[in-house]
Amino acid sequence: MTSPRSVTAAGADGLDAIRKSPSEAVLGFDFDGTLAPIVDDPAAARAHPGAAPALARLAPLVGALVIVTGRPAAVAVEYGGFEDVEGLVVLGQYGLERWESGVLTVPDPPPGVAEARAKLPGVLEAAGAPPETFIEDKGQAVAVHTRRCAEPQVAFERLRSILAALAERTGLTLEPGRFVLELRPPGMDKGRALRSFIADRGARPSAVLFAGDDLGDLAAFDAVEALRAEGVPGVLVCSGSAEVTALAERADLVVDGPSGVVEFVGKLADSLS
Ligand SMILES: O=P(O)(O)OC[C@H]1O[C@H](O[C@H]2O[C@H](CO)[C@@H](O)[C@H](O)[C@H]2O)[C@H](O)[C@@H](O)[C@@H]1O
Repeated sequence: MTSPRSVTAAGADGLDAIRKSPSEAVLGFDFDGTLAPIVDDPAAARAHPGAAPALARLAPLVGALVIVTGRPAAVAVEYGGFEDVEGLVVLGQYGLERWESGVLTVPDPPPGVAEARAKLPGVLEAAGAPPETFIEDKGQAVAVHTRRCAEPQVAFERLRSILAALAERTGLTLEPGRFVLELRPPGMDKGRALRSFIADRGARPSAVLFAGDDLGDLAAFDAVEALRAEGVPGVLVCSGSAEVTALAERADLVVDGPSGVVEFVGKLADSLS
């Protein structure tokens, strides 16, 4: 297990509670940047090779194991190699989609997504977006990536308010991430997804853990902290990176990117076996 010196007191309590009653604990993980290393091309992202085996070891030892991701659920399952991880649930598109035991539930996207999709190329051109800017169409959402631009942060900042205005005009919400600006349906986020997943299970968890790396994961951190305030021990794990520091500032422990997360999961599984 990660050195106790680097774990906050609340995090140590949460880890103790998981070890005491693992079969009632709920453990959640983000995908990109947490289980999968960040790469330039979103379609080339794949989970760390140790991720699926480590999750497969952990799943039967805990009450619930859930991935909460901005990716479409089926994409996360494919890119993660998670098809055979028994008991794993994947909540995609910030909680709008659900995959469990090979069954995928996907709602119809709101009309604003089609409108944003149609308008985006013109909006990007009018904004003078660099040619390396590209659109990822996720069905329920459209994401504009600037990672491949010569100055990704400059391009990101230039587009941010313009895409916020487009989101407002189309009834969507703007979700900023690691050199990505997503226009997605409002009303759901990773915190609501996690809370609703826990509520649907019916039983109060013995403990809850969430591991993430990006701004979209802060809502899940909020949910864990709200549960703590209700008396449920919680653990906030940050998959550390130089690109985002907001999670490290709030986390109980910071590990070294996806390889650190995989090592953490493996050691947690060891301690529960
Ligand atoms: O909630 P997540 O699982 O973290 O997904 C968030 C977004 O991740 C993806 O973009 C990020 O990863 C890409 C691949 O490493 C990288 O190129 C990009 O810069 C990152 O922002 C994904 O493409 C989005 O659809 C997800 O919503």
